[in-house]
Amino acid sequence: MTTSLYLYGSIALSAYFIWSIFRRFRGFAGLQNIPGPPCHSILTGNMSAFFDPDGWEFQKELEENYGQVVKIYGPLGTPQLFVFDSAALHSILVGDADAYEEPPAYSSLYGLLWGPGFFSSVGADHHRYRKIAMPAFATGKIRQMIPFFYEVAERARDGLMSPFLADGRKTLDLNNILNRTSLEIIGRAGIGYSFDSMRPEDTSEDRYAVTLKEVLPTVFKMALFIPLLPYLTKIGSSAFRRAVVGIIPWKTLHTAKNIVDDMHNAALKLILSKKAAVAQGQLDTRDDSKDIMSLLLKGNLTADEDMSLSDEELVGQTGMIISAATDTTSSALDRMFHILSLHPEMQERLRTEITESPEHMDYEQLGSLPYLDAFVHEILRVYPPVTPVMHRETLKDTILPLSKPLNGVNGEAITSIAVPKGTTVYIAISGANHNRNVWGDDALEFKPERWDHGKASTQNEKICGIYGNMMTFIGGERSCIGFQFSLLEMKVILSVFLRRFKFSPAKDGPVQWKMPGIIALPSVDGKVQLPLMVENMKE
Ligand code: HEM
Repeated sequence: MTTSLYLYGSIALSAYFIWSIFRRFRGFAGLQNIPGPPCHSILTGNMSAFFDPDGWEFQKELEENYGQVVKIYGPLGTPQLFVFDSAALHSILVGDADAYEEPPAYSSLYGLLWGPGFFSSVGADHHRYRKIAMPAFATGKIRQMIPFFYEVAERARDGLMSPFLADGRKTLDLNNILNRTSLEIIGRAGIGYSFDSMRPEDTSEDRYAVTLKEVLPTVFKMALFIPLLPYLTKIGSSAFRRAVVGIIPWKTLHTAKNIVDDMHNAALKLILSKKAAVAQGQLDTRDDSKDIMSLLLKGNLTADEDMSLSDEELVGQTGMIISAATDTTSSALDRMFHILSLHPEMQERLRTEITESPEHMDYEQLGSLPYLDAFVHEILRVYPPVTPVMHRETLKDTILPLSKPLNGVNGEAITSIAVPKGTTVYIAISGANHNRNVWGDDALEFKPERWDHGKASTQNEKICGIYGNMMTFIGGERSCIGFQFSLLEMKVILSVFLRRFKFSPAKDGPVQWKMPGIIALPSVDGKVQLPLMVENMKE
């Protein structure tokens, strides 16, 4: 009797499983006519090549060989779309944005790591987070943060670089220096906190800073389980799940739990002390009242009850803002100094422009240096730091419009694509930034000269990106809220460092760019680093 129950149960489960797969694939049949590379593996599709840390070639193949929408294969050969057609991107991010959402696996992951906030929310909640935070990121507020940027950049110059250049020149790891500088800037200007990351030796004992560095490496060790998170996080209560995690004999899982607890406690402590200061009216008179979190807290106090954020939500926002700000900006800065070290003529032109300008510039002055502005634009266009995993999932069947017909596999022109519910859609940031239909035939060339007052001379098609007609900070309701902060921060660091130091390639090398996760990073001999020869021009 028991055996038959097991047998019937297994047959029913298998039938359900096969039916689910069949139903899924029948839904995706309409995508078969979209051109793309062959499926590399029945189990992993094209995912190994797509997410390979050296996957640049595969991405380039997708950008160059098929069309502006490319079909690739996900796990178990499920069709997915890699999109850089400008009309299609507009539809995904703006026009038909309600039909697309952050995949549940990633919102669950971010929710577990940081709590409720931008990256773990969708729909009305996400809209609420954005509405409360927006005023703190307004141009008028960000321009007041420029003195913080100078203060930290100069401390990096005097603490992390000059002391090592007593003999005039030395090889320094710019990745380490720029990462610590970005962290301290978001600490000071973002949350009014010092991570203590400006000491000459990397001896920061700050628990918050140490924990932040451990987050992504720990998560990537558990990457295989990310797709299961939406299901696992629904089992029992949070206390029950924590108890289960406690008894599972897996060190990485325990490390992850400790990291999450440490980040949560540090952010909560900060929020509570700031809330107390705001309530006592102290914060307005203190210098750090200009930081994003203080502004957000003050906005929160006056917000309608249904809009205001709870302490847990403020904790979530804090972690997410720090993590969104640090590695992205330092990756872009890494790329800038690497490119400048390889192109002395660009470096010299930039230095001349900077040294002819005031040592401390305000918002208008920083925006008025034409070559600095053009260089920053072109780096962010050609080498976007976040790539290639910006993705969305369709919440319902929908139609993707195209700006230019695609040649279907059957040879017929495709003018729009019927995309079934549950399809993974990649926003191909670099594909859009390198698209010849937008940037002209020299799209792949690094040419700061193409920019004039924030406009590129060769473009003839519009992209819905929030900045410079590019996709680097994407566009629409989930676009980067901190792009102005980041642009000013980068310009200040470039001007402080270039005024004093000269950068050239080090003997160690060559520097290779990898994509170990969401963000591009420089690496030498398999280690994340950017060794550059730095010369102190003042000595
Ligand atoms: C070069 C530097 C940066 C790049 C390339 C960048 C890029 C991006 C991208 C592509 C997104 C969209 C993520 C998604 O849709 O899942 C995003 C979102 C976000 N970024 Fe940035 N970012 C940068 C710097 C910053 C800085 C400095 C801050 C804060 C001070 C920041 C705060 C955020 C936040 C809070 C979001 C979430 C917005 C939302 O969901 O509504 N970012 N960023």
